[in-house]
Parts: sequence; C-alpha cells; structure tokens
Amino acid sequence: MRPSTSSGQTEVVRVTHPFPQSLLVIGSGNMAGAMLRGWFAQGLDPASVTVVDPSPRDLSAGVRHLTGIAPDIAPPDWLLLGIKPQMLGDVAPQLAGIDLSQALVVSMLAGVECSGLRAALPSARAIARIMPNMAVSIGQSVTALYAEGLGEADRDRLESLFAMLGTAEWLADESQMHLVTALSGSGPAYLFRFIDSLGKAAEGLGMPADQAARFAMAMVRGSAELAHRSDETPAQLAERVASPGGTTRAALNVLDADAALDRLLAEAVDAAAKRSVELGQ
Ligand SMILES: NC(=O)C1=CN([C@@H]2O[C@H](COP(=O)(O)OP(=O)(O)OC[C@H]3O[C@@H](n4cnc5c(N)ncnc54)[C@H](OP(=O)(O)O)[C@@H]3O)[C@@H](O)[C@H]2O)C=CC1
Ligand SMILES: O=C(O)[C@@H]1CCC=N1
Repeated sequence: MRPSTSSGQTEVVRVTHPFPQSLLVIGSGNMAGAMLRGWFAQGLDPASVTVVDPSPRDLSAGVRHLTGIAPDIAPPDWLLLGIKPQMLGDVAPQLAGIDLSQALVVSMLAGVECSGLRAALPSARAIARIMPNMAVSIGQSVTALYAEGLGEADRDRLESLFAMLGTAEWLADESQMHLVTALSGSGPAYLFRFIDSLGKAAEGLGMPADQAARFAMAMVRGSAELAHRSDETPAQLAERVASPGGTTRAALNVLDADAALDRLLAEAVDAAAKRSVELGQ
C-alpha cells in the first residue's frame, strides 16, 4: 500500500505480520498439522512452508512436501519440531546438513528439555519449547511457552503466533513444562474420558446410550463456558449447584469421600508428569 502524504510524496507502509519468512516443519501429524491449518487460516503463506513427514495429515495446497530430509532444504527462519520425542535421536543427525544458524527451533516434544534440544541441534540460532493441546484445531489451545535467553523479537513472535491458536503463556521455570504437559497438554484426554464415563454411567442406569452421550456432552460444554465466564471459582460454582440435602450433594459426597476424585486426578497427573520426565531422558 502506498498512500499519498500531505506533501504529495508516497510513503511505503510495511504490513507486518508475525509469521516466519520460511518455516520448516519436521513431523506434521495431529498437532503440527492442526497448528499449520490454524496459521494458514490466518494468513501464513503455504509457499513459505516445507513439511518433512512420510505421512503428513491434510497437507494444504502450495506447501512443499518431502518424505525425508533432503540436502537442498534452504536455511529456515523457523524449524518446528512436530515428531514424537522418541524420534529426535534418529532425526537430529539428518538435520546436520541443514544450515540452522539463522533458525529458531520451536519444539513441541513432550519432556525433551532445552539442553537436550541444544545437544541434538548444536548449530541452531535459538531454541524454544511449546506445549499446546488438541484444541489448537479450533483455535482454543492454551499453549505454554518456555525459552532461555531468547531475544525480545523472538519472544514477541512466538507469543503472537500461539495467541492466534488460543492463548499463550510463558513459564518461568523449565521444570514446570512437565507439569503443564500433564495438566493442559494431556488434559483434553482426561475431559474426553470424563464425558464418556458420565454418559456410560447414565446409560448403565437405564438411559438410551445416544441420548446419555448427548446430554453429557452438552452439559460439559455449557458448564465449561459458564465456569469460563463466571467470577466464581469452579469450587464455588460446584457449591452453588448443590442444593442443601439435594441430588448434587449426594453425588459430590461420593466424589469427595476420602478425597477420591482429588486423589485419582493427582495420581493421573503425576503419572503423566513422570512419563514426561522419562521421555526427555
Ligand atoms: N497430540 C497432542 O495432543 C499433543 C502432542 N504434542 C507433541 O507433539 C508431537 C507430535 O505428536 P502427535 O502430533 O500427536 O503425533 P503424530 O504421530 O500424529 O505426528 C508425528 C508425525 O511425525 C511423523 N514422522 C515420523 N518419523 C518422522 C521422520 N523421521 N521425519 C519426519 N516426520 C516423521 C509421523 O509419521 P508416521 O505417522 O508415518 O509415523 C507423524 O505424521 C509429540 O512430540 C508430542 O509430544 C504436544 C502437545 C499435545
Ligand atoms: O501424550 C503425549 O505424550 C502428548 C503430549 C501431551 C499430549 N500428547
């Protein structure tokens, strides 16, 4: 766009966007594929993206696709690692032929710490970690960000790109990445199981299965939105549902007996966090 100024001269107005100039994606499965679709919808140019994956999910038109790392890959501005953590040892040596001296490496690998990424990709300009979740696919992920010694421009760009896919928040301490992975990275699976289990409970007591599943889903959707919009905490809201001596209290007494629900979730989150630590070793 070149609007005229009052003096009649034309002025160049640069349109700035946070997308990297060139994005190399290694492993574009469920998570990286969903991120790319979200960014494309918001203006990322497919021609700036190269995807290396033997079997990528729903590749967009215009993206350069390679089934393996090729020697002619141009030095990328960003390298997004979307492989499983267990694959890093195989993939990193293959990346040694690519010039990463200008690249910000963005890793979504559960458990693998910055020191491990730096050891695997020693020539990278900078390294950052992210922990998104599956709600990326509807632009509602909460994504944790972590990096050491990253410059302000990189930090701003990371934040902007992940804010496009929901919300993004920096962690101060890398060890918190294991916990956030166990909480919000894996968390969608816990909620999906809860919805499934709740429907099955009503079905087991005589409700038609499809109707029980619909009611369970609609209830969770409405309640999550209500909790999101409310000024009260989820614990306070639970108390407001429970009429004295009523049905909810009868059910909460079961969930609260010996802190059954708290203990079960503490155990589940602990198992996920421990697995995250193991994946990084
Ligand atoms: N799924 C989730 O909800 C979340 C996942 N993550 C992280 O995202 C990463 C990917 O997980 P997810 O998307 O679920 O896994 P997927 O298996 O869906 O994606 C991984 C992709 O990498 C491909 N791949 C395998 N080997 C190579 C290789 N040598 N070079 C390039 N690509 C390769 C796989 O192909 P193929 O299928 O043929 O093996 C697959 O398409 C993991 O590190 C995980 O920790 C983080 C947060 C949430
Ligand atoms: O299950 C996993 O290992 C990945 C990380 C968080 C969600 N999925």
